[in-house]
Amino acid sequence: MADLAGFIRGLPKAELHLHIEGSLEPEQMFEFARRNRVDLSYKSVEEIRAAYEFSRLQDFLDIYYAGAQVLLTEADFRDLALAYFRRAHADGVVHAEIFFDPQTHTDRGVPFATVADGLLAGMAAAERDFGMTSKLILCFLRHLDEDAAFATLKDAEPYLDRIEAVGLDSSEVGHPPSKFARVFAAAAAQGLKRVAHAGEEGPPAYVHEALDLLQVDRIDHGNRALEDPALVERLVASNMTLTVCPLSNHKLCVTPDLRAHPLKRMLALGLRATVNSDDPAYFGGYVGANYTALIEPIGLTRDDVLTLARNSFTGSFLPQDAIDKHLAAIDRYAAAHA
Ligand code: HPA
Ligand SMILES: [Zn+2]
Repeated sequence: MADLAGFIRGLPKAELHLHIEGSLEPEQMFEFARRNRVDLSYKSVEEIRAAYEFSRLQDFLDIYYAGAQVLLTEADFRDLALAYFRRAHADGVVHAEIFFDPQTHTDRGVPFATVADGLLAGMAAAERDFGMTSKLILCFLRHLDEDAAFATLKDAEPYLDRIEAVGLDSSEVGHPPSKFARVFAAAAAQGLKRVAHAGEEGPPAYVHEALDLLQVDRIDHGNRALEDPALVERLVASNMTLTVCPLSNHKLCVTPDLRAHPLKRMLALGLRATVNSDDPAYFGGYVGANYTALIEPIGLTRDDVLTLARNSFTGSFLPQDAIDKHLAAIDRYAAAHA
């Protein structure tokens, strides 16, 4: 098991489900609060970590949006992104497609450009310093209304050449994909790819809606799709990528016991599942930890790990020649560590 953890760490991987605001570590939260003179209700890093006990998605979201209030300047967003890339690089991530939630910031008076310019600067620094490639995915907050999503898409117009896709996150139940069908169609017309959180807490019907009404290129989470055999068949037949997040599932009680985690079942069904960290600062681990957390509970094997890493590139938005290059690097790594 220790050997497999080492194998995982060195294995080239992509991360496809990472909320950059969810990589804000408590130490950084204090640092940004200090330099921006923002009052934190927490007195210590320990007190913050102790608050990270969640029994459902909304418990987490309330704390996650409060934490994001320390992010104010372009330098904050650059430093946040660069710190994530440094940790991901140490975990063998060579490519990351990162979510950001502009409305969490614009609704506090932080301009869209401050957020986007900072994140893009962090992405450029990661390419320069670590050779990592990355793409940006703009997420709409689904608890807000369609008009707010359209206003955010409008804010993004000057950046559309540097934004790969739109996504959909925040409180799932009660906010079905259908609410955003028109704004996703507008994003598609502007050349953006589409992803959506679906089937994390919401029913399989939301996954159907994401496919039918949002025309998504990937499903984020998708766990509850397993309740609907016809949906599973559809996802397999269309080679749909699922961005699964084991430690998130555990911490948010989607899968309270990791021994019941569906990842191996997903692979056995032929689903293109990937492993990702979601909000690593809140859920207890970066992408490597999300792989290793499943070794013992569900008997994740070296072959499973190789399949998951291959899926992470096949399911990415990289051009085919780059995907082929990364798949060849995985083959070389596997041969060298046979
Ligand atoms: O796991 C998540 N689900 C929904 N919204 C989110 N925003 C950050 N993380 C999440
Ligand atoms: Zn997520």
